[in-house]
Amino acid sequence: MLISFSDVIFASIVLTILVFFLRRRKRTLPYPPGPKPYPIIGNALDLPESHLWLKAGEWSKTYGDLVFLKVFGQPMLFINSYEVVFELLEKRSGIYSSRPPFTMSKDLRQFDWILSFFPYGERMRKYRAIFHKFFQPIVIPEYHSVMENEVIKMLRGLKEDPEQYEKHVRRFPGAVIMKNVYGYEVQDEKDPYVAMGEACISQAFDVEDYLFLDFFPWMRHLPEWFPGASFIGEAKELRKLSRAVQFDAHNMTKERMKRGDAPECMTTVLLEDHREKEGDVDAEEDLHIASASALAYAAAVDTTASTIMTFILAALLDPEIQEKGQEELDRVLGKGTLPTFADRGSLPYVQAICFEAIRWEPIVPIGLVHATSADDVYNGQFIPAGTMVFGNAWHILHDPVRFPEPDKFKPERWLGPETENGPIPVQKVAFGFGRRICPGRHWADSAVFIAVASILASFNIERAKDANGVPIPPTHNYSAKTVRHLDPSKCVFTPRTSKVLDTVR
Ligand code: HEM
Repeated sequence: MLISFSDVIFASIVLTILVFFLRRRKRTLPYPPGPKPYPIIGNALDLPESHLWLKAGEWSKTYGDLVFLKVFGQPMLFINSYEVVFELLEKRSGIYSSRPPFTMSKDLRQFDWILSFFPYGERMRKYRAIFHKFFQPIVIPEYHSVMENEVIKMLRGLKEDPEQYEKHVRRFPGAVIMKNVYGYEVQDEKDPYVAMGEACISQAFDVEDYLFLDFFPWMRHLPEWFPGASFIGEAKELRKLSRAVQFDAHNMTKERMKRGDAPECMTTVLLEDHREKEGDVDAEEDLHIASASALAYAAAVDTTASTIMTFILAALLDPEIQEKGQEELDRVLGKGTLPTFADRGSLPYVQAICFEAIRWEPIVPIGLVHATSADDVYNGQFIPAGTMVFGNAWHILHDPVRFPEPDKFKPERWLGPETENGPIPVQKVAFGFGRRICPGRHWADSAVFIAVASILASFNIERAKDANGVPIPPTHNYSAKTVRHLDPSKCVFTPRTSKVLDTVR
């Protein structure tokens, strides 16, 4: 039977009317509750200048687990409980796994090669598959020996130059990941590649301050001289950094491959695998390999180092934490013996310190914003396509029911038997959710463990004293960014035994 042109027109009209009514019916459902919007600007005045996670937590007292805002027409959803995060970001991850436009980071600063900013789709899946290949749990033990070696260099730095402890802590994940990804040996704590990786993360993920560009994307076309548009010129400056992070170390590894002295690493394996299968690596594939590798090194340094810094802060605030950790290490290994990954299962208290460091001051407190790729209905409430979705990790990890006295650093909370209302594993919250969960979490988990266990085994961490001999209070000051940074404190690292001194010499 032939279908006539008029049949097609008729069917299209019927379909359009049907879709219109279906969407209208959905739209008659209410949005989730939230502060009352004003005409045109919506909830623009409700958004805080910083610490979005604290404000979202405050809203939850009035509006509940789901809080909905509209800012200049842009829907925003804040999720404040694990149960709802699980229901939406995990179980309905087919809808909740895209990203907003990230106009500043992607279009203006040109960090458009960073997987974290990709919308849900083919390219995202390709890059996540690369990450899975190199950072899934069964692969991580291959990196353990590099971690154990590099941690000794960190301990040496802490012994010789304790005042600059932050540098030595930051060098550690930088050195491990540079070896894993590029086969490159980081020389000292001033290594230019590590510095670039850190700068990349702090600039690329400076997301919250520029959300307004996602509300008004046309603003990216403003001329630099336009009043208030200096961000356009500043963004252009950062494009050089973006390209350098993406390609410098990658090209260095390729040069070494040509010379025949490149150690096996993520970059060499990816390039050689592709050559074997396809015969050659074209420019497009080279770009994918460079981009995935560069993000691995940029994403690992700051996040992991800041978590280790958090542990040091906790040890300074409460000496009992390190005493208990050291008691366990001395009992299991003998005083002055450095731990290895083989000891991990016998060190539950040290492991609990690591979990608590990740929970107490989450480094990415409100995750990286997701976006819905289709309309959805939850509990009779309408959540439109294109909504920015924030999983409030900070609030979930400070729920006083699951984490009594949530502001206290209490490793013991991880040692009790599992109960229905007990702590939710940090791995399920602090590293994001669903199909966008952090693919580097197993690597980070290992790096944090070996660093914390080795520092505890080697040093007593104490507050430095001022000129009058009075201990200086630690600095409990985190930057209020998407990826947070902790300022260093004035402290001293005193070696616990001469045996440790011998090991790190
Ligand atoms: C303590 C250390 C770390 C923390 C707290 C952390 C946290 C996070 C969070 C919260 C996200 C956003 C997830 C979401 O959108 O739901 C994320 C994404 C990501 N992380 Fe991590 N991360 C850490 C270490 C690492 C490491 C070591 C790597 C690489 C080896 C890495 C690579 C990535 C990548 C590639 C993404 C983007 C995933 C995507 O958008 O699909 N992270 N991380």
